[in-house]
Amino acid sequence: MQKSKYVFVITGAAGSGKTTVANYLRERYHMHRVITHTTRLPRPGERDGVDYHFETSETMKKLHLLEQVTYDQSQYGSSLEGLEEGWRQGQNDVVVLDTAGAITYHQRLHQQAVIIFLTVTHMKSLAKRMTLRGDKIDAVKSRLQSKEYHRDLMLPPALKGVAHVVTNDQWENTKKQIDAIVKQIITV
Ligand SMILES: Nc1nc2c(ncn2[C@@H]2O[C@H](COP(=O)(O)OP(=O)(O)O)[C@@H](O)[C@H]2O)c(=O)[nH]1
Ligand SMILES: Nc1ncnc2c1ncn2[C@@H]1O[C@H](COP(=O)(O)OP(=O)(O)O)[C@@H](O)[C@H]1O
Repeated sequence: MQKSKYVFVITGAAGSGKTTVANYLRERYHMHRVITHTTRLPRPGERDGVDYHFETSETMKKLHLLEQVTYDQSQYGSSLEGLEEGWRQGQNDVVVLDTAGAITYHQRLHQQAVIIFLTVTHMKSLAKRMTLRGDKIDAVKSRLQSKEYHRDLMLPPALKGVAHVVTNDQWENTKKQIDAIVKQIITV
């Protein structure tokens, strides 16, 4: 029986498939999805408490966060309470973070944080996927112009040899790569 629980950290550029992989881990492996906090406005179809806890700059300041970042002019942060909620229920957690957050999780939680860095072969497909997802044109433009988007296209040096790198071109193939990582970590 597996004793300690893990947090699977899904990171990578906007549109690389982080949310898709997190939802797969939740559904296929019954992982607990950690809902993080943000000051950005909800996208069409996003729901408070499901996709994010949507905050104002004022409410964001009152939270006790494990880590916090600025990404494309909005604040994002995750709490230890969010992680413990899953672990208390005996579940492994899954959380979607930018690469700065993934580095912090690695530094603070060591092997307990399983980092998966997503990439695609053709970077142009990222903007296409964001548009197909229904993001407004201005939102896509803002993402593409942000320094964080460009930073997260590449695996950061601090995660070299640490993160599992998965190329998310073909979803069926991605699932196989994710299954192999989970199998390697989790012994039932
Ligand atoms: N460090 C950190 N990053 C987060 C957190 N929540 C979300 N993110 C990241 O913030 C970035 C922007 O997220 P989002 O606005 O949903 O845009 P998307 O990447 O286009 O889906 C993504 O890289 C997310 O993984 C958090 O609590 N901490
Ligand atoms: N392998 C794939 N091939 C084609 N589209 C994909 C693939 N993986 C994810 N998508 C789609 O791309 C869009 C962006 O994925 P998403 O998971 O929201 O990315 P992120 O959370 O990294 O911004 C979504 O519409 C999703 O359904």
